[in-house]
Amino acid sequence: MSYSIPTSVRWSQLNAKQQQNLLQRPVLTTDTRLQAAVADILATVRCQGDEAVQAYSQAFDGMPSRLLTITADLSAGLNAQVKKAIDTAYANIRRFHQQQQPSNIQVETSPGVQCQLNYTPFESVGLYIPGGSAVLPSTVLMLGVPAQLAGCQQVLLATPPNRHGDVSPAVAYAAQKCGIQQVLLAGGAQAIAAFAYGTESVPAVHKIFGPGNAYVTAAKQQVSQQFGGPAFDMPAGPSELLVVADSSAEPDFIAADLLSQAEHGPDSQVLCVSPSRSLLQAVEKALQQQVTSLPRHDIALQALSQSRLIETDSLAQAYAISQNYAPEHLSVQVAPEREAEALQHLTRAGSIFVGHYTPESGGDYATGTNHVLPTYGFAKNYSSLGLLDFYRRFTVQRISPQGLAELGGTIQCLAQLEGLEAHARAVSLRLQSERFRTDSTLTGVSS
Ligand SMILES: NC(=O)c1ccc[n+]([C@@H]2O[C@H](COP(=O)([O-])OP(=O)(O)OC[C@H]3O[C@@H](n4cnc5c(N)ncnc54)[C@H](O)[C@@H]3O)[C@@H](O)[C@H]2O)c1
Ligand SMILES: N[C@H](CO)Cc1c[nH]c[nH+]1
Ligand SMILES: [Zn+2]
Repeated sequence: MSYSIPTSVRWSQLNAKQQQNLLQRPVLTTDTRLQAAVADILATVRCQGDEAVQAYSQAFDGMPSRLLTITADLSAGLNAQVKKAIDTAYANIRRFHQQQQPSNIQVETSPGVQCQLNYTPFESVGLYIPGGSAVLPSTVLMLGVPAQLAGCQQVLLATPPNRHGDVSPAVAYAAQKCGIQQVLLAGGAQAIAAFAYGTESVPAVHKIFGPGNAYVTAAKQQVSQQFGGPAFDMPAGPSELLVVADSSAEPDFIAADLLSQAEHGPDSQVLCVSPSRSLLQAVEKALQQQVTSLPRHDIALQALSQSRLIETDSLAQAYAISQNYAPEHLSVQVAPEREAEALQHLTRAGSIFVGHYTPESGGDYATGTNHVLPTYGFAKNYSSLGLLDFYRRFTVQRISPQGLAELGGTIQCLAQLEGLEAHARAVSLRLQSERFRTDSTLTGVSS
């Protein structure tokens, strides 16, 4: 089958329906057959535990799942250069996430009324590392570093087995750096089910993290909607990149970035939006030249066939399209003097890459930002992954006798307004109590 490189289309010449179609994502997790297949896998694992996880792994990945303890032997063969690259990426990701440490706050909202906001790490988390189409040790770092920094006690990793039926040495090395001790060699919805419900060998977790294909994303969404189910990070599926460019941009750089996300999977989608027709034509040509020499050109070409080059009337229109699409990755390739203004308009994206020397792959691996990002347009309502996602947040309050004497009237008034007399009495009973009289005399409250 032959796939085509996109040619540019003029946005203002399309009607509303055509514009909407142009920005449609190729794979949707709402597909009813996919949702039903995932529901079936989840229900079976819930009933049959390890046996079902093993059977699904055999069916989809050609071998039964197993739980492995991570030891230094697993990464023994890894060469020094790769270890050094993983070490550097680890250090940068750690540096950026370390600065995100939340601090508890305490506020006296009115005299004698103390309110706290406290953070505590999730005790048990499940990290999913995709493995169907590529082995991704970088994703181990993106999930493992914040879990380690937050101090989650039990961190379990799941990933499909590699070609040799094993965990890849680079994944094992990255996991070890993050202090992860166990890996479940299983992928897809069955791995998510094991995290959500627990099995004989896998403990259930409080929150599930990690990107994945449509099966993984649908499974995360379904288990989290079930009563008592775990939380999940975000819908993070097939990779996306939207480039906003003006005539100052370098077409070869843009094409290279577009291909970097197109090569992830046939369901990836990349877009370049620009008011410059000649730039778009040059990008198209550069895509044609560069794609053929890529080892994964088949995959990239499939992704390109559902990708877009869009000519706009102005940069402002390009910003509006980007805001509407809400891409996972957004690259801003405009003249340096326009960057600040562009960033004021561009707020709906998982992660933004600014400037001619900022390849998108920088954020995928080593700048320090997190590459686990919302896709499918969910950048409108979900955020990029950060350290805070690994914490549970709760509040604490304490009211002194003086505080209750002052705030009690407000509480009672609002309770009565809502017709909730028991709420009001919880205050009046205290204020009229012997204990209150004694305590307020001791603390000098005047009634
Ligand atoms: N958004 C992000 O932050 C981010 C980061 C890295 C990767 N990604 C994306 O994650 C995705 C990874 O997908 P992948 O497929 O390579 O790996 P994956 O690990 O997500 O999926 C592989 C698993 O899917 C299951 N599966 C395959 N076919 C199935 C079927 N017919 N029925 C039921 N289950 C089936 C198998 O169990 C297999 O183990 C890519 O689209 C990539 O672009 C996203
Ligand atoms: N671009 C991917 C997120 O969409 C992350 C990744 C991992 N390895 C390379 N890239
Ligand atoms: Zn990538």
